[in-house]
Amino acid sequence: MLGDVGPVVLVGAGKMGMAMADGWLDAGLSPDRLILVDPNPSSSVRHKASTVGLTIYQSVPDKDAQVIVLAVKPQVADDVLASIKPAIGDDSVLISVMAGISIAKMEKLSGCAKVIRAMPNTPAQIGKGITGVFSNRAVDPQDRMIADNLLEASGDVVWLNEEDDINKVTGVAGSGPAYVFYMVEALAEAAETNGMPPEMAMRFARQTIVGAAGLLEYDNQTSAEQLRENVTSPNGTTYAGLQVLMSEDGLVPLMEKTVRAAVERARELGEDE
Ligand SMILES: NC(=O)C1=CN([C@@H]2O[C@H](COP(=O)(O)OP(=O)(O)OC[C@H]3O[C@@H](n4cnc5c(N)ncnc54)[C@H](O)[C@@H]3O)[C@@H](O)[C@H]2O)C=CC1
Ligand SMILES: O=C(O)[C@@H]1CCC=N1
Repeated sequence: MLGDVGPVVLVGAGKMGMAMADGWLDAGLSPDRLILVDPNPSSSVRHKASTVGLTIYQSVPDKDAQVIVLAVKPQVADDVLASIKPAIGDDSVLISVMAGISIAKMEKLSGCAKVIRAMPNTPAQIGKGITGVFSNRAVDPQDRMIADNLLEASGDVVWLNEEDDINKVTGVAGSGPAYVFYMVEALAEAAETNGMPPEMAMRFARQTIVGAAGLLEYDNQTSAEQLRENVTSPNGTTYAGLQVLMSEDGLVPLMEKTVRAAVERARELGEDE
C-alpha cells in the first residue's frame, strides 16, 4: 500500500513516532524510504532499526523529503522546526503530531508551505488507532492522499473542519488510551481492596478491559449502551455497581473534567508561542 511513498523523514523516534513507523513498515513502506532522525534514540529503537534495516540520523539529511513527520515533544518544537529546513523542498509536506503547536507557527519556523496537523494515538502501533487531521490551504488533494495512506496505516482517519478540533481530538483520543489504562489500574486496585491478591486482581482487571474492548470491535453494530445493558440484570450486581458509577457525581462529570483539562492543556501548549 505504501510502496510508492517516500522518502519519509520521521523526526523523533519516540513512543508515538515508532508506533506510526511500525504501521508504515507493516503497510509496505520500504525501510530505505524511511529516514529516522533522533539524536537520542532508546536502545529498543536502535535494536528495532538494526533488525529492520533502518538508519537513524542525528540530524535531518540535506535532501528534499516528500513527507516530514514531526513526532517530538512540543517543548523542542522551535529548534526542531528550524532544523528541518534542509529537507524541505517546494512539494514537501510537513505532518506534525505535536500537541498544541499551530500550523501558523510551523509555517513560520520551518518555511514549509504545506502543513498538516495530525493527532494519532498509540493503538496506531497495532493498526487500531484513530487520527484527527487538519491541513492548511496549500495542501492539495494529492498531498491529502499521501497523508491518508500514511495515517491509515495506523487505523481510522478523520479530517477535521477547524484547527481547534485537533485540541478536542487530543483530549479525547490522543490522551484517551491513558484513561483506559488507568481504568485497568483502578479496577485492579478496587479488586485488591475487596480482598483479591494483587496478581489475580491485575489479571482479572486487564482481561476484563481487553475483553470489553474486543466486544466493542467484534459487535460493532451494537451500541455501547446496549452492550452495557446486556451485562445488567434487573436489580443485580452490575445494576448495584452502576448506581455508583452513573450517579450525579459519578463517571460522566469526572470524564468531562478530565477531557476539559486535557483540551485546555492542548490549547495552552499552543499559546506558549
Ligand atoms: N505518546 C502519545 O500517546 C502521543 C503523543 N503525541 C505527540 O507526539 C509527540 C512525541 O511524543 P512521544 O512519542 O510520547 O514522546 P517521546 O519522548 O517518546 O519521543 C520523542 C522523541 O523525540 C526525540 N527528540 C528530542 N529532540 C529531538 C530532535 N531535536 N530531533 C529529533 N528527535 C528529537 C527524543 O529523543 C525522543 O525519542 C509529542 O509532541 C506528543 O504531543 C501525539 C499523540 C499521542
Ligand atoms: O500527553 C500528551 O501531551 C500527548 C498528546 C496526546 C497524548 N500524549
